[in-house]
Amino acid sequence: MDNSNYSNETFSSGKDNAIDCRDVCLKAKKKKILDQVSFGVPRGSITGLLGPNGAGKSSLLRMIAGLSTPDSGSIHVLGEPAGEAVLGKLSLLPDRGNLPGWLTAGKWLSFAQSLYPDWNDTRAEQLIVSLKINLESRISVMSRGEEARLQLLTCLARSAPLVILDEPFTGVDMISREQISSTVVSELADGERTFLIATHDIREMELLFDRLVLIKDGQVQSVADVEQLRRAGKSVESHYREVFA
Ligand SMILES: Nc1ncnc2c1ncn2[C@@H]1O[C@H](COP(=O)(O)OP(=O)(O)OP(=O)(O)O)[C@@H](O)[C@H]1O
Repeated sequence: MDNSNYSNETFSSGKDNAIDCRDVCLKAKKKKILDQVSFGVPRGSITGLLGPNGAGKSSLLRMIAGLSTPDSGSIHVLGEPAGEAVLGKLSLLPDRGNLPGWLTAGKWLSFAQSLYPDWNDTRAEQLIVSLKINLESRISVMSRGEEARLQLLTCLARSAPLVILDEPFTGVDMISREQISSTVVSELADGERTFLIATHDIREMELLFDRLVLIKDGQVQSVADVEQLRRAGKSVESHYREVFA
């Protein structure tokens, strides 16, 4: 297990971090969901939040996005405490989102455009093509993968400096996943925006991540720099297996 970055980087460079979690604890029904979770996500990075089912990834992302609060510990997002003040600066793809089923994709996107001040029309047009969105389709009759692509578009068409994606590939077929990961996300990763992505699709994201946070049973198991892993002859997948096998 490579914890070499954990003790130093994660705690010392707060102002360079888009996200700072310190000693975050969360319980639900007396069960510990997150236990003393501390890590930093450097600005401009594409950080993967990886771990087995039930590790606590979605619970953590919801708190970073300000949708729930920790029982103890602190979370800072872009220099401010997580919560209302930073809602407009982050774009979240939730693990279980509900889009209004009675709308067509086109009507939904018009609504989203009016909802989000940072909506980028040009990028939305490009994403409609690359994600193959049928604007005439009613959301209620979309397949899981079609709805997932529309949700992803809604998230990526915004210019928010922090993008949080919780399982962006759920229900998305293999070719679409590869397209999404290799073109869309890498296009947007201009070094200015920060991505935090929870996913089980490690192979598709292998080349995109520059940082990893590995979590299991509510505890951080490893924080690693992908370049350092590669220099040590490891891949994201091999590191994951090493930590969790
Ligand atoms: N409101 C809640 N009440 C009780 N238990 C909860 C609640 N929310 C989450 N949990 C539990 O907390 C644990 C972590 O859940 P979470 O959804 O954060 O994990 P995850 O890493 O995102 O999992 P997956 O990869 O399967 O999506 C799970 O055991 C889940 O059952």
